[in-house]
Amino acid sequence: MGNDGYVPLFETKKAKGIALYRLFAASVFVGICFIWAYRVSHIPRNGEDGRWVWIGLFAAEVWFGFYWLLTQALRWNPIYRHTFKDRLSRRYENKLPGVDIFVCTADPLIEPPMMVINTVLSVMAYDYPKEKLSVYLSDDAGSYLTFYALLEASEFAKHWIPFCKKFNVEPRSPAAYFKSISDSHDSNEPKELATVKKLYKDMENRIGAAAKPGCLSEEIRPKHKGFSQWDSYVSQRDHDTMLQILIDGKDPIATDVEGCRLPTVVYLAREKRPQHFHNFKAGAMNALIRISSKISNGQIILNVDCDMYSNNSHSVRDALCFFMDEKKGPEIAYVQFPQNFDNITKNEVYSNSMRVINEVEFHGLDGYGGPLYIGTGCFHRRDTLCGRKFSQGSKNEFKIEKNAEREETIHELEENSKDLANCTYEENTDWGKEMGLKYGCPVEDVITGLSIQSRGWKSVYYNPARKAFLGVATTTLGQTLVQHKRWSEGDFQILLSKYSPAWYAKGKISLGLQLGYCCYCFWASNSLPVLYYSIVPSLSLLRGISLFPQLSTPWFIPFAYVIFSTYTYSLAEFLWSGGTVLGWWNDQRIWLYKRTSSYLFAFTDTIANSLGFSADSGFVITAKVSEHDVHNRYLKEILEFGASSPMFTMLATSGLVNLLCLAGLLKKVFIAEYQMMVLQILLCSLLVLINWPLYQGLFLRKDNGKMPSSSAIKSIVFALLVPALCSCINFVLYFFSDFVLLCNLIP
Ligand SMILES: O=c1ccn([C@@H]2O[C@H](COP(=O)(O)OP(=O)(O)O[C@H]3O[C@H](CO)[C@@H](O)[C@H](O)[C@H]3O)[C@@H](O)[C@H]2O)c(=O)[nH]1
Ligand SMILES: [Mn+2]
Repeated sequence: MGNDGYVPLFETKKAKGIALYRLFAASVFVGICFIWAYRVSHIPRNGEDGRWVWIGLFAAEVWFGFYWLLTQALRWNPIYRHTFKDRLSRRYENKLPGVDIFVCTADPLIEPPMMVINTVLSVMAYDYPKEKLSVYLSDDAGSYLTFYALLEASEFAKHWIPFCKKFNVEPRSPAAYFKSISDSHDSNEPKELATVKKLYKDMENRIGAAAKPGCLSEEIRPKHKGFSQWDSYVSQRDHDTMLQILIDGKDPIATDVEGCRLPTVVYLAREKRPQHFHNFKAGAMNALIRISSKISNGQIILNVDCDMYSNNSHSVRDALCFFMDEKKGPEIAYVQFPQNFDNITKNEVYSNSMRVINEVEFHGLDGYGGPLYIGTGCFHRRDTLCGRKFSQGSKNEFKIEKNAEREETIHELEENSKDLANCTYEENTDWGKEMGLKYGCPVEDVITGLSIQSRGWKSVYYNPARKAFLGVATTTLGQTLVQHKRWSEGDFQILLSKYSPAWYAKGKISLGLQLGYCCYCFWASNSLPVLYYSIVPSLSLLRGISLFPQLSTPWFIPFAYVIFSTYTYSLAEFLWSGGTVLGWWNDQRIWLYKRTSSYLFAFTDTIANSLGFSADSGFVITAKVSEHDVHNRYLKEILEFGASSPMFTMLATSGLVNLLCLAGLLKKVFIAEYQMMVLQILLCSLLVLINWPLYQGLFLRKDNGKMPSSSAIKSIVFALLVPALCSCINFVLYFFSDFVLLCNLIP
């Protein structure tokens, strides 16, 4: 307690051992400088073998050094948070603010309604006064099936919520909970559990049956008047606004089976017309912000993706500990929880757990003013999301929601609110620009968060031991690469946009945070140097051009030190974040693959776009379910190639080039000069080693997940062409430098 009697609702701790880390980082930097010095002082002279290759390598190394420096911002000053929920209860239990929860879904085939309602049920069952909780489901597909599932869920909730309360259930997604207890065969299973399980099963069967074609008209239509809204429905892309309040939390007779109040539940499918662009998730979120302001107007907004169920029933209270803290609360705009997943395999073959980002990097960002907004698992103040600027000295004003009677009937309220979700509503307004989520960027969340922070607000990263949200991670290589293409492209666009963290944010957020943002915004630009580094030294090896210092010279030391120390550190960091050694090795592979395909395509597309060659990539929704055999291979951690893709061709070509180079080298290895090129041989061998599963996919596997033959053939042809092409380029360069030489000789 401070002198003024202030007892905080949360505390912030600095990481231990940070001085040691900084010392280590400084030593690595010295090593990097020596590498640069070596490159500059040893450039082959004009006309000498490998001059251009050398200069290219130097450029790549300058980039790596620069990027490494950037990533130090994420590690320099990490902090950790802890909340005091008991204090919150004691002080504010009767004054807690209204919380509106937004769940977004976009396609009933990719995002099955059962999964969506499990997420909805998990957030309906939060340990929070139900009359202050409202859950909104935005359905961008406008699917009657999703609506029907939500209708069923709001009935099932009447049993599920009291059950959760009585038995302190965790997690509160029914599917996840039943799965978690299915392993423990408890003979004294309470009879309530059996009942609620049966209710769930029955509901699942009914929803399954409703998916059959023609069902809307006959069987389920009479169940709710809301289905009449589908009479004018044309397609996913062409329909009226459909809005239905399924449970009105203000209605005193809307209670569960124990007679306790229920949270408000609302279904929304905003209007869609082919001639109006719908702005993907950002458009959905903005419609939700407006609709909810009419219905419940909670001061805090939580948004989750439809696959991100709540895994911790106390998260709302955790978030409020930050917002409601008397001293530091007023400057906090949003509280971001990490994005965790419940389908990660032991050695995460697609490196899809985002381990290091969650456990290391975001804590680092938090130390400099707060994490990025990553689009899910994030609590916002409603007014900052709507564009309010931060003003020094403002106090927390959480209105206590009075249970005022509504003047309109529910039906009137629905009809009067629908306009807010129409296509034309935003015309000539600030929505999508200064209000709500920003439009026009594949990672609308990151750019929105950045602009909030640039208006003076702080954000908080909270990573409790019991994970707050669990979602579905990608389960094939293709999905992973496509998702990362969207992310890296979006982040790169932000870098080049008006809101660039490099200039727009200057002076508005701390330098550390600016650099932190840049780490992600520069993802895409890593592609060229990595591609260069993963091909050119191997090709040069084949031609006998030495590019690294020999073992016997002192210049070898900085190379060895930087390589050894950074990789050891990265392994340690990965293990410390809870990963396995094999997981780290897989992470290195995906690191390489993302850079030489996703990031490369994101980079070229963004550049093409900004030059006016439109290559609009849209939003490819990430799959949340997979076929049986694909899923089995995922569980066995076998790389899934499947459908052909230019990204695979790219990866296979680069993998094959290395294989060819290594094979070519083996023939010559007894020649003494090659034995000097230790580092180059090491690089090439490591590349071949890490590509092993790719070669298997190309040549050895027979299952459906192997490399598709079209990608395989293309990559083999390209791989054979690359060395030939290089010889041509080399010839031209020789010719060019001889020509320059000649010109210099002529007086
Ligand atoms: O037109 C659209 C497209 C998507 N979504 C929803 O947006 C969410 C995220 O889409 P998903 O396909 O799961 O993408 P991910 O790559 O998993 O999403 C990550 O990256 C996105 C930005 O690219 C963020 O918005 C997400 O919160 C973040 O989880 C899902 O709930 C979708 O239903 C919509 O509501 N409307
Ligand atoms: Mn997702």
